[in-house]
This record gives sequence, C-alpha cells and structure tokens, in this order.
Amino acid sequence: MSLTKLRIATRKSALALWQAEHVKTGLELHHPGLEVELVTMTTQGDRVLDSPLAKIGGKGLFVKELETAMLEGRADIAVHSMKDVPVELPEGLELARILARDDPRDAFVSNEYADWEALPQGAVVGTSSLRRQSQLRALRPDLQIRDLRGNVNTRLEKLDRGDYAAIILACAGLKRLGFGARIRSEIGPQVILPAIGQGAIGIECRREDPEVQALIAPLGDARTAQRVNAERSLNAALQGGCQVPIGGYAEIEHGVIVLRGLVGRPDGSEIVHGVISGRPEDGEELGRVLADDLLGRGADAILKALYEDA
Ligand SMILES: NCc1[nH]cc(CCC(=O)O)c1CC(=O)O
Repeated sequence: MSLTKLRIATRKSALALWQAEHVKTGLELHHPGLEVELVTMTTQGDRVLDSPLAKIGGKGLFVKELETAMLEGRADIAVHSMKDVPVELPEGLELARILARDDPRDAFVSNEYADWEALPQGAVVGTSSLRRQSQLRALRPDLQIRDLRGNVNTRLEKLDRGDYAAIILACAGLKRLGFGARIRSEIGPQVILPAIGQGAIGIECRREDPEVQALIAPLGDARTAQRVNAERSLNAALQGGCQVPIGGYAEIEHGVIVLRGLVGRPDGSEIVHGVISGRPEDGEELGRVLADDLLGRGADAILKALYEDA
C-alpha cells in the first residue's frame, strides 16, 4: 500500500470526534504504520444548533463542509452518523462503507421517571425531532413536547437543569459518549420507530480513489449496509429530509430483511405505518415499494401539508 497517511474530516462535537477516533483506531489496527490524522471543522449545522433547523432549510447541514474538504483534497474521508447524511450525495463522492450498527433505539432519559408510561399527565418532554414528537404524541396526547437542541452533552445539561421531565435521545450516541447509565429505558422500534440510519456510522470518500477505498474496506459491515440501504431507499422515495416525521428501520433475520416505515403528522393525530419483507439484496427495491404503499395510504397528504406549512 503506497498511501502512508490518511486524513479524516470531522465535526468538533464530542460525538463526531468519538466516531472519527473510532474509525481512526480501526484503520490503525488494520494497517499498522498508517498515519491517520483528524481534520476538524465547523459545519453550518453546528453554527445554528440553537435555532430551529427546520426554518433554515437545506439538507445535510452537518456534512456539507466535510464533503467540500474531500472534494478540494483537504481530507480523504469523512465519518458521519448515517442519520445525518442526506440521501443524495454530491457528484464525485460515495458512501463507501458502513460500520456494524450500534443500538438503533431511542432512549428515554429522565432523572425522575423510569419510562414514558410513568410520566405524569401533562409532563414536559424535550425533543426537536418531529419523528419522535409525532410518535410520542400518538401514544401520549397529554404530554407537552418542547424543543431541545444542542449536542448530546448540552441536552443532558438542559434536562439536569430541570427544564424537562424527560428527554429522548439516541441510545447509540449516549453509549458512545459514556452516558449509557443515563438511559432509564430503551424505547423499542415497535413503540418509536428509529430514524433512517440511526445507530450506524458511515464513511464517505471520493468515488475515484481506489487507494483510500482499499484502506477503509475492512471496516465495513455488509449486513448493516443492506439494512441502512433499504432504509435510505425508503427515505429517498418519500423525499424526506431530516425535518420530516419519517421513521424507517430494517432488520435481517434468518436471511430475510424486514423493513418498517412510517410517516406521521407532527401532532401525532395520524401515523401511516407499513412493513415489507424480502431478500436482503433487494433492500433498495423494497424501500421504493414500501414508500409507494405509504404514500398511497395517506403519507402523501401528510407530507404535502408539511411542506405547505414550511
Ligand atoms: N441528530 C444528531 C444525532 N445524530 C446521530 C445521533 C446519535 C448517534 C447515531 O444515531 O448514530 C444524534 C444524537 C441523537 O439523536 O440523540
């Protein structure tokens, strides 16, 4: 291997740095002698963490600067939470590898209550995710959902300050940052369907860069890639951005992939659920078929109403 040095573009948040370090460690393990350097940068998403992202618009707020760095040759790969990666990538880049998935579930985090069912009538719950908000409101219309932004650490601080009875975060992010003990209960996918790609880390690189692709190849997990590709295909066919109440989650068991999806109204008054199964290698086709099914059963009208409001 002629490459001796590889540069990873990453955001500076604690979670992004953890994920980039995780990939760095994996690369060094597989390629002794390879020098791996982190190139840190601030993205538009980081700058606007305190304002409602939905109103700023645009997809990929957390990835664009990293992609520009790769296209301009200032970095070789970018490490992302797959949840934050838009379905369409810029020309010349690809998601070459997806790592084995961590816990894909949402986490119920509270200093007082054990789970969402134990919350008192009218309790205040923090989340800015329309997907979480929609599904939680459908289960508990009495709850007051309030906006909650910032990095994982900031969100926990806001909970501890007493602003909320509980908050919802991804299990994977909490565990990676050493906050696993803050999880009072895991919320299974049958209760709140996770976000597309939740819990999976992806590596993006230049399409025409065989040397870099060879280096990252051993870090990939083929089954996770099949699952996440099916979920992303559903999202693409629904034309969902990150600020749309869409959930999607695929599992592979006994050689069969089962893909679940939903589109909900933010107030939880209507949620269209669907499920499809088939061969893992047909995941992308299954995603498109499930999207058509959901759209035909009311998701179309829900999405239209959302875009008219925005
Ligand atoms: N939206 C931010 C974000 N992007 C990825 C994760 C968690 C880690 C993952 O899903 O891989 C989080 C935090 C959260 O939702 O709690």
